[in-house]
Amino acid sequence: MCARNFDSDFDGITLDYSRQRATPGTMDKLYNLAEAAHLKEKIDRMFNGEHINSSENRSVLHVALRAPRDAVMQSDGKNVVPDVWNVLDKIKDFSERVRNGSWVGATGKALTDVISVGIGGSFLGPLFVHTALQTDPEASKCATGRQLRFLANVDPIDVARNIAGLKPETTLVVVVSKTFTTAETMLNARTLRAWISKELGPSAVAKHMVAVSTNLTLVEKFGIDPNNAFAFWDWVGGRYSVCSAVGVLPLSLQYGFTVVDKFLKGASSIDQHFYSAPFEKNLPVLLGLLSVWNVSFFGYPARAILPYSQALEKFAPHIQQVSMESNGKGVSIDGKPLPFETGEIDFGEPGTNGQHSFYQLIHQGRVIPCDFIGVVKSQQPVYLEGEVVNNHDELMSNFFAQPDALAYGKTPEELQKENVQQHLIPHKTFSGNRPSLSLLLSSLDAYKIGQLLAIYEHRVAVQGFIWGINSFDQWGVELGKSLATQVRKQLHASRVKGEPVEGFNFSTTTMLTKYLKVPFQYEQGNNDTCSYTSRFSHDTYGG
Ligand SMILES: O=P(O)(O)OC[C@H]1O[C@H](O)[C@H](O)[C@@H](O)[C@@H]1O
Repeated sequence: MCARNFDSDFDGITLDYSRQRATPGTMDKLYNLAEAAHLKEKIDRMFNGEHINSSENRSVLHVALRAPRDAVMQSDGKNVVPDVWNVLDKIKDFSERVRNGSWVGATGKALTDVISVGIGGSFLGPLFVHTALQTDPEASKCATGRQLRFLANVDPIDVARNIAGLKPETTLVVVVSKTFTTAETMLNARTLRAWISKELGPSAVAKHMVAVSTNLTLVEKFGIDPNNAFAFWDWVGGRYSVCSAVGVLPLSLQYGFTVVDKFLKGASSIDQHFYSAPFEKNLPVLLGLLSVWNVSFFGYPARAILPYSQALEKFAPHIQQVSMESNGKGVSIDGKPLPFETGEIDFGEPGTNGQHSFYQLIHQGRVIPCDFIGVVKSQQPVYLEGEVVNNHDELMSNFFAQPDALAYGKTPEELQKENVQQHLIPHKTFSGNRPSLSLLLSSLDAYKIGQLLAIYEHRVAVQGFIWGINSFDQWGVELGKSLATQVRKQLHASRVKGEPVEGFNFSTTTMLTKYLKVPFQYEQGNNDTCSYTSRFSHDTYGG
């Protein structure tokens, strides 16, 4: 623990991995492992647009989404960068028109509020970036008078929360879905379409709803003008799509394209670094190798992501999807059952909140490798005269202290010297030798947020490349979806035609029967979706 020279600096970011359970010899072995797993070749194949997502026969080119305008990146023999910039230019133009009031709603009013409807990769990344930008002085200034909200869950409570206090005439809805078939997103989109139509008439939809998708045919079928659709491509995985129109459109509407362009440039800086830096200095490679070390050699099943910045409160939820959907696999890329576990359970909360919650377990219970993420310059500094330190220094005192508490612990001998009562010594002992790493960012502006995102995206890819899995498909989400389709059909048949519950196991039949006993809350037996709009009164939702 605490080996010297276990740090690396790049473009305003310092990684300190001296508190990992790794020696220089370990690192050499991990570099050998990277070579044996052909890590460099796999990174090159990704950047070259080869179909490394083999189960879906697709390139994996999210790096092209933030490539400079003059870069060349090929997928299926075509340079995709001009297409990327066509969409970025279109977003810039559209978002400027909405922001400056030249694009108005059906009643001629400016659209100051945006609801982005999407789930999973069409939600978590944009939410993380939005939350991080909200308190950045430059970004927040650009967002004056505007609101951005996210509707993800199909739970009608999420609809209620999203429309509370908003009026259709000043709201723009962005429907975000790679496939444009995701059940939750499409029902939420229809629900908001009904909310707009009820108040402003069906023709208002053209002015109040736009879409982001790879499936422009379905966008048009839904009733959104194809001119108001923003494309992306099948070589962008959902959880890697925040730098496509998925994130860039809602974020540009809120903060302006200039701010979002800085975010893209930050991500691009890490892409270049990941592609060209030697492994010994390569931040995503070092992080990925150390995670493999912790998961595969120590068997640690989890990883805590602990940003000491409230602005990063949605970072862990985003990385949960990026990491767990990518690397939680049971077979190798060629379909053979894996003789080892892959992926880890990612979770986290901002410090210091987490310290007063789950850190007990990390200090004295299970060993959980921790990522401590700190920022040198606060987005919102506060200093009260007479206080020992300013508020950010208070926060950062914890950022610097926690890794040492985990690494060094406290021995019974030390406690004895402090005259701790004998019977309390076992309770107050800290074993130490608990691994963590620290990432220190010089600031937290749009550029740095882009860098942080790309570091974690590439780290996850490195882990998958070493484990020999496909980090870019997600077949594990399908079974639950198809079973839900069966349940949906049953609910419809029982509610509308009074049919009994059939074709399920005993337990599900019992639960469904119980659920169906309570009468449908509104308009039982009425299958006209438009009737739901009767719920959209301002009284009900506090508008
Ligand atoms: O963007 P969409 O096509 O609506 O997909 C939304 C989400 O759907 C599924 O749950 C996938 O597992 C996610 O990776 C994806 O992000």
